[in-house]
Amino acid sequence: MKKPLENLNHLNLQNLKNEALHLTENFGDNLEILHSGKEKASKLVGELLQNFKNRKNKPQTDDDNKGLTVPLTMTFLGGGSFGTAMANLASRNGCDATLWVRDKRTVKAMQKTHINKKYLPDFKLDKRLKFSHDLEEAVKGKDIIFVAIPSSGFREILQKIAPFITSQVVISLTKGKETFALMSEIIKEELPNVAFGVMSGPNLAKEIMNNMPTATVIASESEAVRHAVQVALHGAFFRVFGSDDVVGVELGGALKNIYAIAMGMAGAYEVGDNTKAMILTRALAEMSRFGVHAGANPLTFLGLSGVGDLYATCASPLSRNYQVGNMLGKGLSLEQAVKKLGQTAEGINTIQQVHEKASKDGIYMPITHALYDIIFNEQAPFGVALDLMEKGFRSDVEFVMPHDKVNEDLK
Ligand SMILES: NC(=O)C1=CN([C@@H]2O[C@H](COP(=O)(O)OP(=O)(O)OC[C@H]3O[C@@H](n4cnc5c(N)ncnc54)[C@H](OP(=O)(O)O)[C@@H]3O)[C@@H](O)[C@H]2O)C=CC1
Ligand SMILES: O=C(CO)COP(=O)(O)O
Repeated sequence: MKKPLENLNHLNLQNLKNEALHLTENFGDNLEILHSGKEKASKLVGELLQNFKNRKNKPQTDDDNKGLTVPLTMTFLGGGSFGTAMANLASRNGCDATLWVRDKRTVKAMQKTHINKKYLPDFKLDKRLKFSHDLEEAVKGKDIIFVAIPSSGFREILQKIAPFITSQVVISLTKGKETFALMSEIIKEELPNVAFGVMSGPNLAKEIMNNMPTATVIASESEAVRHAVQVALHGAFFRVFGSDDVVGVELGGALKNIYAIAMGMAGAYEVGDNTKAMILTRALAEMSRFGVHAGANPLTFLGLSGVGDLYATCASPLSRNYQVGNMLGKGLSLEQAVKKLGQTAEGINTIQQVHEKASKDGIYMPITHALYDIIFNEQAPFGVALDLMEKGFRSDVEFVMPHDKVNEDLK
């Protein structure tokens, strides 16, 4: 049987080469402008130009491939905006990438047009990217399986792929929560023998498709898994950082959706920048508090999967969670907002899960409870916001000074 990730050490060259070809073909002139005279131009861009500038417009020959071994093989489950964006990135990086989509007609259309008409209609996908609706064919014998299915269908898809899993690594790209379970916990329950990881960060799909630089975090207890994902996805526009705090990274991605809804709502009420900063910072306090309760390291929330993703999602009208919050703030009902969005907004479900868990375990999550009251108990936002402001004296960063130390001498 093939060992997992056996061709990993050979991929860097393949990866670099394909990235460089793509860059020089599509952005050659801009890269040269960026490179020339700019000390800050990245080392990678410099190396790529050095190695490949003479190859511009030169067709690939068999000689070019000498000494290179087969690329990593991988499948992305879920043909929404994120699964498509990540599959496209991997394919551009030279990986043998397949996008699995449940709808046969969509697959046929994508094979023909290389466009994901429903979720990313404005983008032509890499011509080497493969498409499949056959789960067995898509999963069998691959090195890595990335799962970009919304949390509501996550367990079900793992159950479906279980018969085809041998030595594949499984990576969750999903930023949500099932009832009382994180995606990593579902992987452990459904596929107890696989090596796995979770990936999360400020990764708005449309920005990635537009080659706007960003970064993400791959979290796994396995160094080989972290390295494999870095090799597969790391490129000139997408840096992949590593972490071994799986729970912390995963919770950063799931919890920030709650606060993106809050910020969308705040945007509808045209609150000031001080207010936005306060919401964002207290959101981070809630996230890290909830994370620590679940066994995460609070410092993880200072990283890309914490404050990075929180900022991106709370500040961007591209975020579907922000959009839902904004529509709610403008007076639409939840049903109307979700229908109008027509895509996944994980935060709605996450608010309910976290509200329930925090109430049960006594975790102080005032913003989450406030949102729950507004959305599910139909309480007036203004009154709820006033209540939030009257929560009494508390410590700013409880990991520096615990809350029970506030005004301790006066007690
Ligand atoms: N979009 C983004 O910018 C980012 C999203 N994420 C996360 O990635 C996950 C997926 O989001 P995203 O791609 O944006 O979602 P979308 O709403 O864009 O698409 C969801 C996709 O999943 C498919 N799907 C839904 N349920 C099932 C199921 N039970 N079985 C098989 N396929 C299913 C849908 O198929 P169909 O069209 O047939 O309904 C669709 O292809 C979410 O957890 C999200 O939080 C993470 C980072 C960035
Ligand atoms: O997670 C995301 C960006 O990192 C995408 O957020 P939305 O699901 O709110 O669009």
